[in-house]
Amino acid sequence: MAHDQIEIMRKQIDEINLEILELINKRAALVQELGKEKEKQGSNRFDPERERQMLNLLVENNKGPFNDNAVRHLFKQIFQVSLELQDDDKKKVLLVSRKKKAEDTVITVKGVEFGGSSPILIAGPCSVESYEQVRAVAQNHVQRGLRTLRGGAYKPRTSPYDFQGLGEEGLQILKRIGDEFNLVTISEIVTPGDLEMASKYIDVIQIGARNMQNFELLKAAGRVNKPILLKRGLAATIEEFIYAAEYILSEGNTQVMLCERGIRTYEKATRNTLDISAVPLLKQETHLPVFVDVTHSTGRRDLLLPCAKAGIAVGSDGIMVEVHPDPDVALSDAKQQLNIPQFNEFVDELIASGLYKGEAIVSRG
Ligand SMILES: O=C(O)C(=O)C[C@]1(C(=O)O)C=C[C@@H](O)C=C1
Repeated sequence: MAHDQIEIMRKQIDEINLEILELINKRAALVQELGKEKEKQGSNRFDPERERQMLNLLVENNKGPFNDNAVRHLFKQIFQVSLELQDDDKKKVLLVSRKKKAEDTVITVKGVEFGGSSPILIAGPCSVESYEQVRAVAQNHVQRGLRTLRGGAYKPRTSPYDFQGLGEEGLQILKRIGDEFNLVTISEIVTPGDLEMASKYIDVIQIGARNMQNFELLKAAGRVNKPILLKRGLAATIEEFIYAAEYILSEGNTQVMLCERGIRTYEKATRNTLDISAVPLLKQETHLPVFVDVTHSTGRRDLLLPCAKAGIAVGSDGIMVEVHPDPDVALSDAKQQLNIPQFNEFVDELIASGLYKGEAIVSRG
């Protein structure tokens, strides 16, 4: 008997739910219309005064059993979702989003495909120190069939007394070597005013972790005709990382690739914590190529290979790793760069794992 009673009341509740649903959708349709009118008139979507009036009227007429606070809370929720309804689609679907573009973005530079069918290695010294130093790495690249050379010319260092990079001279060295060996060159730029100058020398501009939310730099990078490799900030959430990339695309530059480089956590065993889940997440959420920097995330030579394998296994488009002809005397990151024989072993092991196929077959453009 009691059970029947519950069933009867539940039926009534179902009916009331449907009535409420119809009513809130009727309200939502009206709010949408009102939103369009407001847009025409250029007035603000959010109107706290109007919301206050509505809440007052509701509370004045509240006969319970809901108390006034519950009524305020419920209706504030309705106002909130109504506001979201008034947001235009442009704001909801980002340009970087897979919802906007389902197919992968592939960036081709000098015949190298970033985000193409097979993962690639982006390797080179932490800092450009001399022509001879970069040349030694480049020569090895060519012997190993590698096509992409990184090297820092502007070094945002923790201490102002540490080596700050060779600046434009470093970019000139990269240009000379890139031309000599037909390599794609990548280097970090830290100042909006240097972007045009740098575009004359290098093939891909990197925006480093410390500048991931330097919005003026991001906007300026969105106006240059060069691919951009954007690194995740030291303590940036995935959402912040995605919005940083959106800044670049929103200014017109669609050639953007992302790089997970480890984030700050309480863990001290590694330099940063490689957020491996960021890779499949970014691949799902965005259509951009995604790389993993194993050097800066781990800060440990013994972890480079397993983390590179993991990065590729979870779907990254390639690995960034540092290699120096003589790391012991390097002007930056001496502890974590590989020397050339170690680097070759790293490449061999990666190939042996079957995860990385090498790049010798990539066409030269
Ligand atoms: O009355 C308005 O101006 C509306 O946009 C509608 C509405 C609402 O949901 O009732 C939506 C958002 C505003 O903050 C206030 C009220």
